[in-house]
Amino acid sequence: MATSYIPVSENETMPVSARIRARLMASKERFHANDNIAHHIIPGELEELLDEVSQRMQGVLESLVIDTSSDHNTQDTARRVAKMYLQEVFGGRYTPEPAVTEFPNVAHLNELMIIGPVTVRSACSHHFCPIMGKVWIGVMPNQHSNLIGLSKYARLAAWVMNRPQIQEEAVKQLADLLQEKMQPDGLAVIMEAEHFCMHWRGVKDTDALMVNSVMHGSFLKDPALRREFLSLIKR
Ligand SMILES: Nc1nc2c(ncn2[C@@H]2O[C@H](COP(=O)(O)OP(=O)(O)OP(=O)(O)O)[C@@H](O)[C@H]2O)c(=O)[nH]1
Repeated sequence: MATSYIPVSENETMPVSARIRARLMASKERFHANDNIAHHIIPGELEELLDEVSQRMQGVLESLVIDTSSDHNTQDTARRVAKMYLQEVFGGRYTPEPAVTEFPNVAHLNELMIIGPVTVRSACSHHFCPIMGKVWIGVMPNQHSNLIGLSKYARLAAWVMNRPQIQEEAVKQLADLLQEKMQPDGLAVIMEAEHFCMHWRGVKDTDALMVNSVMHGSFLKDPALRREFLSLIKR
């Protein structure tokens, strides 16, 4: 949903990022790295943002003292990186939530469903290094829960993960989104991932993984359900 007003503090001469930021600030909305800001972007502005990020990225390459005019390998790097951030790896900040068809639970299913492993890719907010991992989702529906198509778990996970993230917050965001959509009795999300900020740089530990989970409702209250879920996922 695009915003229908232009705040007084915003004008055409401002860079597009400043205009979007002015709208976010006027609406007192958070715009952290892992927040979605699509509803404050007016049609056409993403193209303008691509030009702006390309220019700024070109400045970064120049500050890194790379001769992008004679180095054939880096001539288009600034635009490639800008495109990669805005349209791919951080696309979950700038695009609206994917359409998710919801079906009523006509058969009143109330048995454990498990989806996974769903492959997820993200990047850490601290160094913008890749996070590569897997997610498992457990759902305990009730007769009032909405059911969603299988592929939609992966689409929603990608939408949340395609932002600069920390794993703990990414899992919570995904769990909250699924909880809101499905209103199940219980919901469990487990993520296991490797962090390239630890592999490629820094401590250069090649084996460490991070595993974390969020449990809601019956997964919290019922140890037998939690055990069943944990025993059925093949990590
Ligand atoms: N809790 C958490 N930490 C993360 C995640 N991804 C990366 N990190 C860590 O974030 C920390 C950032 O630490 P800083 O001390 O600010 O940065 P740094 O000096 O580059 O630290 P080193 O990585 O130890 O070299 C590092 O310890 C990363 O391993 C994540 O998803 N969750």
